[in-house]
Amino acid sequence: MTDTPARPRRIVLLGSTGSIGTQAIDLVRRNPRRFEVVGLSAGRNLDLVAEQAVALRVPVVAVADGTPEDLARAVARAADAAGVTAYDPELLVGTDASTELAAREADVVVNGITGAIGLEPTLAALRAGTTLALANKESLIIGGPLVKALAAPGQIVPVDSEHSAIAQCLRGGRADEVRRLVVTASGGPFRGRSRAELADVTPEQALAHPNFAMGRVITTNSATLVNKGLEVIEAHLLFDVPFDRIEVVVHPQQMIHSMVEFVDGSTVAQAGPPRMLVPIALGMSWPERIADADVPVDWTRAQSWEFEPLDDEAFPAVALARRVGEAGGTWPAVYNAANEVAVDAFHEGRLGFVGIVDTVAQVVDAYAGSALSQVGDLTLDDVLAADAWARETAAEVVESP
Ligand SMILES: NC(=O)C1=CN([C@@H]2O[C@H](COP(=O)(O)OP(=O)(O)OC[C@H]3O[C@@H](n4cnc5c(N)ncnc54)[C@H](OP(=O)(O)O)[C@@H]3O)[C@@H](O)[C@H]2O)C=CC1
Ligand SMILES: CC(=O)[C@@H](O)[C@H](O)COP(=O)(O)O
Ligand SMILES: [Mn+2]
Repeated sequence: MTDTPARPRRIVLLGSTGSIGTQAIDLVRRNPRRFEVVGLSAGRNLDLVAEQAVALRVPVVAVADGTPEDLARAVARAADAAGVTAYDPELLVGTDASTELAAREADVVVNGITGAIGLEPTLAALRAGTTLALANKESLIIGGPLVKALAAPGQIVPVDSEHSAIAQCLRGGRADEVRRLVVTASGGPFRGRSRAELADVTPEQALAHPNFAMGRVITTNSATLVNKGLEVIEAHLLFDVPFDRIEVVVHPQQMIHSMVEFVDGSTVAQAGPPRMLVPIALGMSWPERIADADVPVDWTRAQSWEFEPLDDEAFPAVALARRVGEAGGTWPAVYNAANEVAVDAFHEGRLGFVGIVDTVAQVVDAYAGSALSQVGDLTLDDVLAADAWARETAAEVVESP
């Protein structure tokens, strides 16, 4: 940790009303001399974003849904409730509002939006030369080389817990000393079940993550292991390690957030309770650590940490992700978009649990026959076209008897 800096870092927080966003706000409130929020964005939760904006006197507030009048009324109500006068922020409304905000002057953009819609804000932040604290893994995964080409060395700081752990393990080391990355996985709420035993699981059961309180999509992805598939691709892109040197190990307690094995046989692991405060704090303050961002492991308490191999038969999502990751180009965008459609269908009762990854696999298989699958240098239009194709195809697969 270093001394408090001369001026707080100016933070733009995208997705401020979600699990990542609200924890980032908590860290900002606890560290007012380190962080100043200069922009907030949300999807449709106007009341919460307005309350956050009033509390922190944020100068720019953006939402994707609603009208400018709706947002202005929400801000006025929140200011009234807090007894705040003379607060008149700039309001941005519409599907491009987060992208516009991400391009504004700031020190760090935290991207805590869920899903492929996070791609354009990620690109905007990188183009603006702002440090990107990246929770929205989807944007890196689907944008792949496009995102990497825009990012200066060190401009992307991973917030995803496993990748934050790996970045911490790698700090100060040499790339040629790394033998393998070992990404830990909780195994989700259905760890230990066979494929047959997954047939009738409900959305409510799928949302009961053993350790983390997260948004609906990532929690479902943890249950199917799609999250781990996405994270293997994310690790490959962030750390330039080939897929055959990225392992997944199931570690139900999630006290070890990931590890790096070095050429001499030494393994460095990063440990902490299964919470996101440290990765989010590091995302906003990298390379500095924030004192007391979270509590450490309690070594006075007897505890057991288990590790077991991944069951690829019951949970084929990771192997499928490796396939699309190796193929590169627009293939990861297809995997992600098909999954987003299938997750919605599962929660709407139109698809069974194993149908989620089965749908993704069918869409990926069908993509080989699409002209879109062959691209040269990846462009944003390529990614958007592949994403749209996969959504349409996944919807057809879900509706087919
Ligand atoms: N939660 C966690 O612990 C972890 C999350 N991540 C990643 O972080 C990202 C966020 O996850 P999480 O916080 O759990 O998700 P949530 O569902 O809790 O939050 C998503 C946020 O995105 C906002 N949002 C939705 N649509 C838009 C839009 N069009 N423009 C701007 N904002 C929008 C939502 O706003 P609103 O609610 O107002 O609609 C909400 O603030 C995901 O990519 C996830 O994979 C990674 C590791 C851990
Ligand atoms: C906290 C975090 O980073 C999530 O991505 C979490 O790791 C989910 O865990 P599993 O996907 O391993 O269940
Ligand atoms: Mn993770």
